Amino acid sequence: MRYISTRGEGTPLDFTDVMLAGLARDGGLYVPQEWPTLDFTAMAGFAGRPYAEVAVEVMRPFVGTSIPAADLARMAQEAYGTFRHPATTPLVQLNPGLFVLELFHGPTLAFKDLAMQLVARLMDYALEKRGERTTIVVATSGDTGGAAVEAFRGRSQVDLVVLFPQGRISEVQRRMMTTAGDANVHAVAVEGTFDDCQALVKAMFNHHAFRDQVRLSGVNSINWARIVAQAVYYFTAAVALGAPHRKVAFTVPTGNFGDVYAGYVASKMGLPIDRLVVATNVNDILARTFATGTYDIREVVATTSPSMDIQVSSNFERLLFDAYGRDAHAVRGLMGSLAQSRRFSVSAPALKALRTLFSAERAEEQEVAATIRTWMREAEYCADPHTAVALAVAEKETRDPSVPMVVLSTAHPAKFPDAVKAACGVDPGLPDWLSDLPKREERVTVLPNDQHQVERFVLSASRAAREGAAA
Ligand SMILES: Cc1ncc(COP(=O)(O)O)c(C=O)c1O
Ligand SMILES: N[C@@H](CCOP(=O)(O)O)C(=O)O
Repeated sequence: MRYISTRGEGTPLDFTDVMLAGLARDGGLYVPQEWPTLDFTAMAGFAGRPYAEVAVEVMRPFVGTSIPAADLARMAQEAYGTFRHPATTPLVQLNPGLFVLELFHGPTLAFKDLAMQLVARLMDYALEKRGERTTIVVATSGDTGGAAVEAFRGRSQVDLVVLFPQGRISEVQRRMMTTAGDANVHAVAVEGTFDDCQALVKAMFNHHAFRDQVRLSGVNSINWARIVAQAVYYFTAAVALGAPHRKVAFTVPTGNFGDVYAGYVASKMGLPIDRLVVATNVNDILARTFATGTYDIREVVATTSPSMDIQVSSNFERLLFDAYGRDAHAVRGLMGSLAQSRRFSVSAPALKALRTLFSAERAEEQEVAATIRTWMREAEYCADPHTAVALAVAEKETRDPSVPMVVLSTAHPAKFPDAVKAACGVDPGLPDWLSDLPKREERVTVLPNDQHQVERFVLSASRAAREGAAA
């Protein structure tokens, strides 16, 4: 399997190369040259199998010969062995047609652990084999950063710098990034928004001299390995509900468009997905785009679901690439317009193509709080605010009663105790193994939203750069 950039430049690369590269050198995102498919019998055979085994089956066509199957299987076993639920991603039924897929049973209580625990092992393995080290810079609106810190802390081949927006994440999220104490992990509070942090990461990737000097890599969902690892739970959930013999729909709380795009990947592989519903909070750029065809950046608003306080949804570019018939020239035009005027218009045929599988809707803040309250009262189910955005949107969807709707639950409510308590009066305590988190010592550097200053910091944190200079 080879991968190409959505912007069309460069030669096709294999899985390990794109995993270590993160973002393509032309600024585009990597996608597979063609879509592999799983046949009906293979998918039906996932029923009842351990999560780690299904992960290997789903990922193998993408990994190709890049990593031997036995090594992939061993790393998947180790990665999902860190989860605290025997089913890894359990499904909870809320009413006859509505299910919640709990993706928060990993070490940092968010869906990011599902990909990050595996990707960290795959990257360390590949780097060790090549005798290389890398500097990972990650932008986070709260959860990716914590998951990356937990997955990469103490790893020998990697230095990790996490950029988060100062004052715009929950205390639990911040502490998960600032209290690791490992020498290879660096938490940076940027005076700006998540979009500023993500723009800094992309600017560093596009500054090729710097990129090469620190051997830059990324583990945001711009990294293809993240996406393919996230496609797995669409299969386990759908098969548990009767796929491939029947269709299943998903509602996905969305920000950077990685998670819902992973659902698209599952659908391209043959999983019978009826609909993918994009659920946004009031930062609704995607809901507006699906409604009007215009992608138009506005000021980001702070909400009770801070991890989705995003305007620039990176992975939408991957979807546009397919919607435009894999026309890299068209994608370059759209992204050029975004960079220049903060907006672009999706052509009528491309919009029509997007709407065949996707729909999108936003949830107001009061709807999110009311949804938390309602499910607590009616089912004693405590949803975090991100999950509640999706539950609120799923309620608004016109649904075929014969198709189960699965709402992705992307975080444990204990990561957002203030919002949950304000909505329903319940204080969702941290699990025992994290009960000392509020007392751990924090280590954080505050930096302005300035590429030059952030690059200087990354350079000083990067052993790859120091070793390169010494050689
Ligand atoms: C808890 C939570 N829910 C939803 C999302 C949105 O996911 P994505 O960015 O993949 O669209 C995020 C951030 O990624 C998150 O942390
Ligand atoms: N909500 C995310 C934002 C970054 O998303 P990613 O999936 O692209 O890493 C976060 O929690 O950081």
